[in-house]
Amino acid sequence: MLTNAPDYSVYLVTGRDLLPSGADYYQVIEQAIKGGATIVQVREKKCQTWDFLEIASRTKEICHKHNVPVLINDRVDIALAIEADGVHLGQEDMPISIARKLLPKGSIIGVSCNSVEDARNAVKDGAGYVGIGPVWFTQTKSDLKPTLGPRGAGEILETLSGTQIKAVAIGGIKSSNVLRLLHGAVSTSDRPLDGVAVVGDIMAAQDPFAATLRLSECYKAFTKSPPPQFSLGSNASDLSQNIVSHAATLLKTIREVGPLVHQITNNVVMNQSANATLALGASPIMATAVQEMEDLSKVSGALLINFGTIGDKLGMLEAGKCANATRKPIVFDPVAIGATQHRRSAANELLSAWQASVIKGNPAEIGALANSAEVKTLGVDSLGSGFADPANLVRRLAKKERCIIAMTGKKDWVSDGKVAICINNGHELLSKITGSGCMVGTSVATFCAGASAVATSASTYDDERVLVRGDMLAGAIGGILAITVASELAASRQDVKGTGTFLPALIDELYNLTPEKLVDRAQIEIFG
Ligand SMILES: Cc1ncc(COP(=O)(O)OP(=O)(O)O)c(N)n1
Ligand SMILES: Cc1nc(C(=O)O)sc1CCOP(=O)(O)O
Repeated sequence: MLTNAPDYSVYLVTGRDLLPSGADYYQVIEQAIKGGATIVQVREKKCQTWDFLEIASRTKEICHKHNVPVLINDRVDIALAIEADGVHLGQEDMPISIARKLLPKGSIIGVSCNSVEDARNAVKDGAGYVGIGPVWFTQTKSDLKPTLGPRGAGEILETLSGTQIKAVAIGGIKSSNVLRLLHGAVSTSDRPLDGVAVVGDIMAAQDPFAATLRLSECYKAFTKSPPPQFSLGSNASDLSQNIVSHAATLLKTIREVGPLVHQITNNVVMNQSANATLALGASPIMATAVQEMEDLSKVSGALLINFGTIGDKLGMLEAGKCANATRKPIVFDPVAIGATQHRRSAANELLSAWQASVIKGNPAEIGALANSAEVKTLGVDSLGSGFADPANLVRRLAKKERCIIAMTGKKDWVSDGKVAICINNGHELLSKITGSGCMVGTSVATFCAGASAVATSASTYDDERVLVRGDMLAGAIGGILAITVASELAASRQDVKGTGTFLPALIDELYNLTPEKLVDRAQIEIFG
C-alpha cells in the first residue's frame, strides 16, 4: 500500500469499452498517468471475476510503478485479493462500515453522492472521499441519477465544510467544461473540489496522455491560488475611493473600442435595447441561431442573455458555453423566473451549462434565485416593499452563484459576494415605460464589454483559470449608473411631458452621457 496522502485532482475511472479501436488498455492507463492522472479506479461492469482480478492486478502494477494509488469499483473482494489501496462504493453497494471491517487499516473508501443527504451520511459513516455526480449527462453510466450541474455539486460540497472528507465530481466532465465546473462548485468558505473524476474524456481519447494533461493543467491553474473572483480589489475602503470613477472610465473605453454586444433578448424590448447599445457607443447584434454562436463569441465583447420569452433556449445554451470558452462576460437577466416552473428549470439548465459573470434582476427575480419568498412576483413585476436586508441577500447570492448580483429597483443593489453597493440614482418614469429593466441589462453587458476590453489589452488575466476577463463589479455598476443617471437627466428636460417623450429623451441622454456626468451624479453607498 502507498503511504502518501492520496491526490484526487485528476481521478481516472477506467472504462475499457470506450477505448478507440486498436488501443491497448494498459498503455492507455500508463499514458494517462504520465499525462497527470493522480489516482485510478478500476471499474469493470461486465467481466467475470477471474478477468476482473487479472485486469485489476495488472492495473495496480502500472499504478504503483508510478506511485499512483489504485481503487476498485464496487468489489471489496477484488480489492482485498489484489491488495488495492481502497474501494469506491455506490449507494447500493456494501455499506462503508462493513467494507471498513473487511479492508486493511488505512484503506481508502469513497462513496457516490447525488444529494446533500447522501453526503451527510458519508460524513457520518466516515468516508475518505465522496464522488459527487453526475454533474452532467453522460452515456458512460447506464443507471444515471439526476444531473446536479456545477451549482448542485457545490451545494453537496458545502455539506462537507469542517470535515476532512475529500470531494471529487464525476459525470460528463471534459477538458472543455472542467473550468466551468471548478468555478461553479466552490463552497461558500472558498473550498474548491479536490479533484475531477473522468472516464470518457481520457479512455476514449486518441491521445490519452494529451487528454489527461489538459485536465491536469486546468485543475492546477484553477487551484494554484484561491479561486478567482469576478471583480478586482473589492474591499470597502478600496472601492469607496475608486469604484465610481473606474466604472465611469469604462464609458470612455466603450466609445473608443465600440465593442460588439451580442444580445439574445425578448421581442418586446429588442429595438430599444439595440438603440440604447448604440447610444452608449457600442454595436448591438441580436442573434439567436445555435450555428452562429461560436463565430459570434470570437468577435463580441459581451453576451446578454435575457430570458424574456424563452424561445431560444438552445441558442442561449450554446452562446453561453462559447462565451465562457472565449472568456467573454455573460450578463444573465432571468426575467420572471419566479412566475413559472418552466422558467425556473430553464434558468437552472442555463446556469448549469455556463457561468454567468453578472446576474441582473428585479427583487422578485433575485429572490426566486435565492430561494426567498420575501418578495412576491406578478408576471414580470415584483410586489411589495422589497427585502428587509437587501445588502445581505445580494451578498449571499453572489457568493453562492459565484458572480456579480445586480438587483434593480427603487434602489439598486450590487454585490460581488464581499461588498454590497447601493445605488441611489434613477427616476420614477423608468418604472412607467416598458423594458427599462431589460435596458439596464443591455447597459450592464455593454459596460462589462468595456471592462473586458480594458483587461484584454492590459493582459491582466490568466486565461487558464478564469472564465471572464475584466472587473465585472465595475461593469455592473457602470451599466446601472448609465441608465439611472440618464433617466434623471431625461426626466428634468423641458421637452419631456410624460412617458412617451421620456423614452427618446432617455436614449438622447445616454448618447450625450460622459464619464464626468456619471461621477458628478452618482449616489452610492458601500456596505463592507
Ligand atoms: C469517483 C466516483 N464517483 C462515483 C462513482 C459511481 O459509483 P457507483 O454509484 O457505484 O456507480 P458505478 O460506478 O458502480 O456504476 C464512481 N464509480 N467513481
Ligand atoms: C462512473 C460514473 N459515476 C457517475 C455518478 O454520477 O456517480 S457518472 C459516471 C460516469 C462518468 O463517465 P464520463 O466521465 O465518461 O462522463
